[in-house]
Amino acid sequence: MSELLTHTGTIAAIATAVVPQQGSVGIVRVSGDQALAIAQTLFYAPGKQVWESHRILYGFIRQPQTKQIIDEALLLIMKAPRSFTREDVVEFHCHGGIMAVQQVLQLCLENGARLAQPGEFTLRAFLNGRLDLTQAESIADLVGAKSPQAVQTALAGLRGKLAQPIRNLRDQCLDILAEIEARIDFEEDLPPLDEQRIIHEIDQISLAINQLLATKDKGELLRTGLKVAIVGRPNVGKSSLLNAWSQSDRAIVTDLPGTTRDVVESQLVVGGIPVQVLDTAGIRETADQVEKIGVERSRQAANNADLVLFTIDGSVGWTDADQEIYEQVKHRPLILVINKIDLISETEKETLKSRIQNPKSKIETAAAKNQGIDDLEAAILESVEVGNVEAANMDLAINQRQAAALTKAKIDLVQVQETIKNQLPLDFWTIDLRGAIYALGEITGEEVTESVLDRIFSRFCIGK
Ligand SMILES: Nc1nc2c(c(=O)[nH]1)N(C=O)[C@@H](CNc1ccc(C(=O)N[C@@H](CCC(=O)O)C(=O)O)cc1)CN2
Ligand SMILES: Nc1nc2c(ncn2[C@@H]2O[C@H](COP(=O)(O)OP(=O)(O)OP(=O)(O)O)[C@@H](O)[C@H]2O)c(=O)[nH]1
Ligand SMILES: [Mg+2]
Repeated sequence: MSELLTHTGTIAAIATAVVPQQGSVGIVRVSGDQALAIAQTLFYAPGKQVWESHRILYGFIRQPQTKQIIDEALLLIMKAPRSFTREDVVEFHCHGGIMAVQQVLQLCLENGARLAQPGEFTLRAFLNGRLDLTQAESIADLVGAKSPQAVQTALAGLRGKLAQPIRNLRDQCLDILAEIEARIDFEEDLPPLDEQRIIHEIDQISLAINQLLATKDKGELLRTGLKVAIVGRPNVGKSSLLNAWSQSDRAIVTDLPGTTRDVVESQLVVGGIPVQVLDTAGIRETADQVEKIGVERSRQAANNADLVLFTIDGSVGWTDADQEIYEQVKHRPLILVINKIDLISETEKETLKSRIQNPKSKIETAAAKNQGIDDLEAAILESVEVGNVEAANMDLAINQRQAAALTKAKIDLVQVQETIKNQLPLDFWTIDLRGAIYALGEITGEEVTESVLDRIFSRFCIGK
């Protein structure tokens, strides 16, 4: 059995972010049959407040032996099954910062709860039938979403937009299986199977599977986003480009070559896609120890990025140093950014552009004047070949785990059709059909193994 599955009892965790910045409110969440008892031990609600489900009580959290007040707080009670986990849940809504929530969590742990593992609240919601696996995965996507479109897709998943079609496909397979099994059990009493119809029905199911599979690339892009590295010689305007693009003063800009020493990151959204932009140190031979390390990091950034913005200074032209850097990055997906075009003529631009073959992967900017950013974003969307996800209907987007299971189901279904066409005995038809049914059931969690659960829920943060 899985570590997670063997664990029972009442769990507690800080449900809000625990970061150096202070939130104004911090929540400690407790779930399990001891939740109400723990609340009664720790929470003092003055006056005539009623301890009922779906009410908020006002009061004080106290150390139960000394009665020392730990925080002034609100207590939310949600009795089973009307809670996120379908168990008894209580939430202490404390003052923000880390001290109050940490002390309150500690008191919960001393009075009957144990610390929840990552994803354990959501795991319980799944085990108690409140969510299926695609919905649980959508919760993780929702929490990690880095663009409004990613949020919309995750919310659609949370509302069952993915679970529904998968369940339907599985049901259709189960119907076919029932038909076949009836023939195996009561062969004499039933008319023979219409093989052509079954082959056709399986075709339809495979078609639907293909449509779902086609949403994977966009889904992955929405979830993980793009990593884009701005790379080039010193002083070409890389940091200026980051600043113009992010409409900030994120990176230091000076007219001195070698200004940027470390990788500077900024998180943006381009056409609905989360984009992490990395401004890097200008690449050159240098004796400076610090700059040397920075240059090495630039090379790493270029190699790890999904897309390289190879930036040159249009007013200087294509130098030997540019050529040298180009040789290092040209095997990567790349856009040539000709910067400082405010300083050069049209003919000079054309000469520079002729250095790169693909017409879609070169753009002109004047970063210091905030010019060319729209073209840059259009070129990026073009390069990822999905276009604008803002405009597309992103309700449905499967992830890698779901894609793997769908692919398995598809292969099994092709095999069923082969078996039918080859006139093999009915028993053989059911073998691969059951395989497809199992694979589809794995997506929603109707069929579930400990390793799948571990993989899904261990990715959550503690408290979720
Ligand atoms: N304070 C707080 N805010 C939160 C959560 C939480 O747990 N606590 N959530 C946690 O992720 C999210 C809200 N999601 C929730 C989903 C279902 C239920 C719930 O109690 N569901 C019951 C039905 C409730 C009823 O009928 O009144 C159920 O479906 O059985 C609660 C929160 C976001 N905000
Ligand atoms: N005229 C003009 N000047 C620019 C443009 N972009 C940047 N500059 C100037 O070029 C100089 C260098 O800009 P940076 O953005 O610091 O260049 P960098 O590529 O980050 O340089 P390093 O960090 O040293 O690698 C600054 O003086 C900028 O103001 C532009 O589009 N037009
Ligand atoms: Mg710089």
